[in-house]
Amino acid sequence: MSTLSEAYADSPLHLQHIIPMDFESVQTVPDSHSWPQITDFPPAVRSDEELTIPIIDLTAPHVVELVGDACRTWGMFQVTGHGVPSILLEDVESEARRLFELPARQKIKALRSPGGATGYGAARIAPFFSKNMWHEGFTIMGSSVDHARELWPHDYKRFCDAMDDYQKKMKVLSYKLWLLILKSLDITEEQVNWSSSDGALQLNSYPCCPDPNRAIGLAPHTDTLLLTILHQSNSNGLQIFRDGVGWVSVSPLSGALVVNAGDLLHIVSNGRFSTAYHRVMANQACHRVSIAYFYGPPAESLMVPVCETQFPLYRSLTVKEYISIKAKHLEKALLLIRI
Ligand SMILES: C=C1C[C@]23C[C@H]1CC[C@H]2[C@@]12CCC[C@@](C)(C(=O)O1)[C@H]2[C@@H]3C(=O)O
Ligand SMILES: O=C(O)CCC(=O)C(=O)O
Ligand SMILES: [Fe+2]
Repeated sequence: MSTLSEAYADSPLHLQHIIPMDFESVQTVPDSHSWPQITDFPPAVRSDEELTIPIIDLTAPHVVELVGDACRTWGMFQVTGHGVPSILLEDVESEARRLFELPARQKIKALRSPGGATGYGAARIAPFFSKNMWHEGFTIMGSSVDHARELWPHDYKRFCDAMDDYQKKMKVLSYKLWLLILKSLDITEEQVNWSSSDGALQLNSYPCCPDPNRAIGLAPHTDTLLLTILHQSNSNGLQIFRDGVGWVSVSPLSGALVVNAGDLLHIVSNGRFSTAYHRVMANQACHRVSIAYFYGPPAESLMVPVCETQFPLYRSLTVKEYISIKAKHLEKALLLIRI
């Protein structure tokens, strides 16, 4: 049986695409991080409905329909009534900040290895762009002890406990959301041929940027797995691309979590749900930290598009195979598996 982390190990990266810049040491945006032109739509006048992603209270009566509508039109929504204690959200965020505030030479000790999936480093999508992002991350799959020990040899427990607790809560919430999603697609749990799940936690850091118009926090991308739950705290920056409208900001809502559909959900729903194309803008005033949990089936699971009324749009393939196609082709991956 191979795990999610082994699926990523099959696509090794170069160190130049793993080691983030020492953001503390720069006062201007270097050429390596200077992007040609970052357009910030929408230029036209739009209604509030076109510019605000849906906010869904998970305890509301028609939650299945609301989730279905949001996934069809946006591929993204914010949830309240999710049951994750705010103290835990504050705790993971402050542990993440404690990590990113360490000096660069310290963080490098927990660097992701070229064939590895976990640890400190630049975003995995880095090799697809000629410029670097104003971002550093820390990826956790299961236990974070090995890497946390490299950062804090004697004081790693606080960090690990917060991450373990958060991953457990995210797993429960993801499953709850997954059941709502299945219902809204009219798919039974038996129709998808996997039962357990796998997940990853990504701590993202976007240091204050001296010239946010020339830099980008996280380049436009879609997430790979089924769904992502994001705690974005209270700083701006996240945007989603909506066809016919442009880049729409996802305003932080205190206590809410952002949920978005990933490529695997788009495949399993046979294109009925959109995978969210999103990015993060750089920010001059504050150091943005976000925590993303990626939820997916075990790496060996077979993804089969399910839809009674349409022919399959995509060929069936395992999670592992999709990850390896995406590692080579990024955005073109979905097109390459179209029937
Ligand atoms: C389980 C996942 C999901 C990953 C890869 C792996 C661990 C890190 C995740 C991210 C986090 C940052 C954006 C992204 C696009 C990236 O570069 O690394 C994500 C990616 C994906 O959704 O593809
Ligand atoms: O930091 C954010 O708001 C978004 C992060 C993100 O897109 C990701 O981790 O995949
Ligand atoms: Fe993302």
